[in-house]
Amino acid sequence: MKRNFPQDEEDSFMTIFKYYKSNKPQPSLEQVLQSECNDEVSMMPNQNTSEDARASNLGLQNTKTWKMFEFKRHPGLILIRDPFTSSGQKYWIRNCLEEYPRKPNKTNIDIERHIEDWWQECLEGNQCDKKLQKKLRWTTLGYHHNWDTKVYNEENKNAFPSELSELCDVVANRLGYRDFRSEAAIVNYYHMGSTLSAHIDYSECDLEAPLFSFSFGQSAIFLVGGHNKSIKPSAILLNSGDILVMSKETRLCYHAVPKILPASKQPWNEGSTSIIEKGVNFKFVDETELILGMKKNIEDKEWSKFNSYVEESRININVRQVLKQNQKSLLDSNSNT
Ligand SMILES: O=C(O)CCC(=O)C(=O)O
Ligand SMILES: [Fe+2]
Repeated sequence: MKRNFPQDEEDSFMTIFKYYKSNKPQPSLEQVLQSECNDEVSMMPNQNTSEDARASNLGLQNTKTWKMFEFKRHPGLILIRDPFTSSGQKYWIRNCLEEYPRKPNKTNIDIERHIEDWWQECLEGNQCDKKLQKKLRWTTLGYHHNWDTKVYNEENKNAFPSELSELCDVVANRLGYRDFRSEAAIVNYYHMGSTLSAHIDYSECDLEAPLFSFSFGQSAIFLVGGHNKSIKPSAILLNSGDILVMSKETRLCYHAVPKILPASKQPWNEGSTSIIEKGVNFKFVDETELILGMKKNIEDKEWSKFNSYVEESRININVRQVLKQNQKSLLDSNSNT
């Protein structure tokens, strides 16, 4: 049954959010942008692109073959449709579960209890602790996002994962951003029924730098609107492996996740495997460590536990540059310029 959107000029964003969040009745997906064959998007050209030799070892397909789209209604909003290989998706899913929630990184569970290694703790004993698994909602990396004040602090940061810096550097370079620096990330963990309400990410000093958002596991309806909530948002379906880039005008637009949807495919289990090459020049990551991490998944011995998690959940990695180009730290006087 088709429903019409109620007309609410005050907060169109909230109206659409509630529409897609609803379970009874279920929303129609008719207006959700799901395929590239529509006149709302323009395909970005691939010519004049040179191949990035780092891609394969990072679980990405050849950078020359990526399918990239820009949304006409949202200048600077770019979608790269699943540029990962299946072993690449497994590698990043595994990092989000096994590596990133580990101390000294911060998680939402910290206020309740100290857990040194959340993934290990979930697997202690004979049975997987599903309750503890579902408790994890976010992990922060690099400069830790302060959920109360929304202000980053020089004292509240840890090392940013070098492989994630490298991944973002490849994506940024592919889009022509040569100086992007990965300095803060939120990893969001969603289960069926989880939502993320409308917000703008404005805490970073450099708001000209793009924001990179990677989705894995189950799918999501992503809403993106304008600089205030009276602007009606567009709904986009994000699937496992998709990279959404919020840049230019769209960097400071309201966005939200009203619904998690069951994935129609499992691209992390189907498709090509990364070919591992030795002797590639990396900017941030140690080649031996990266190769070891990638090989673990190709050998496939321990994958089933991670697979059970992503069969029921969605993971989103949201990476930002915090400092301005000429700024060395938050204490640097250039922070006010
Ligand atoms: O889950 C997503 O796709 C968006 C997450 C987000 O907007 C955020 O972490 O700021
Ligand atoms: Fe956000």
